[in-house]
Amino acid sequence: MHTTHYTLIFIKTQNHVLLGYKKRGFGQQKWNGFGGKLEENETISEGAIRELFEESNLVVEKQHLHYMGVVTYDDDVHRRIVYIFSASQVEGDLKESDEMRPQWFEFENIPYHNMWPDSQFWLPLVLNDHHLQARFTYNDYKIYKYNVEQLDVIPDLIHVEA
Ligand SMILES: Nc1nc2c([nH]c(=O)n2[C@H]2C[C@H](O)[C@@H](COP(=O)(O)OP(=O)(O)OP(=O)(O)O)O2)c(=O)[nH]1
Repeated sequence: MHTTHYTLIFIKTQNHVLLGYKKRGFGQQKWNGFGGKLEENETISEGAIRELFEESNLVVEKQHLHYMGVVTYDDDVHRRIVYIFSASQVEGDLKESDEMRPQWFEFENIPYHNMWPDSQFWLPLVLNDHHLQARFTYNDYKIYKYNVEQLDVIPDLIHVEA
């Protein structure tokens, strides 16, 4: 099976989260965190920082990046491994990009109906600062089976990259 690695970051305050409306490409017309494919010459954290900047113009420093866990998506031919981050301290001016239109949402008003259908099962954990590990199998754009686990310990990435 072909495997691709992605990053996905959620910028948050105590009760608001920044999402982007994807204007083109994969997942278009959906709200999601900021992220994309990992490039060959970068670490996972570097990829998360780069994608956030490219899509929102915000800058997050590595020490303010929290690695929250991993979500794996399988379909018939493809495995996508998505490394999930959160951050509360960012710099720079938020800007719309060619790819994403950013908007802040209250935790109470997250547009789950207009996001990837798996988000509702694990994004609440991230917003509440819980670490997680999840796996979804998609069939014809619908969730066929899934498992979401809250982790009590910080998962491994930080140690690998330290
Ligand atoms: N919630 C959720 N997020 C997903 C799913 N699949 C998936 O790729 N993502 C995330 C991971 C990435 O952050 C983002 C997709 O990245 P992308 O295709 O825009 O990557 P990219 O910016 O490198 O793309 P490109 O330049 O090659 O067009 O969406 C999913 O099923 N659910």
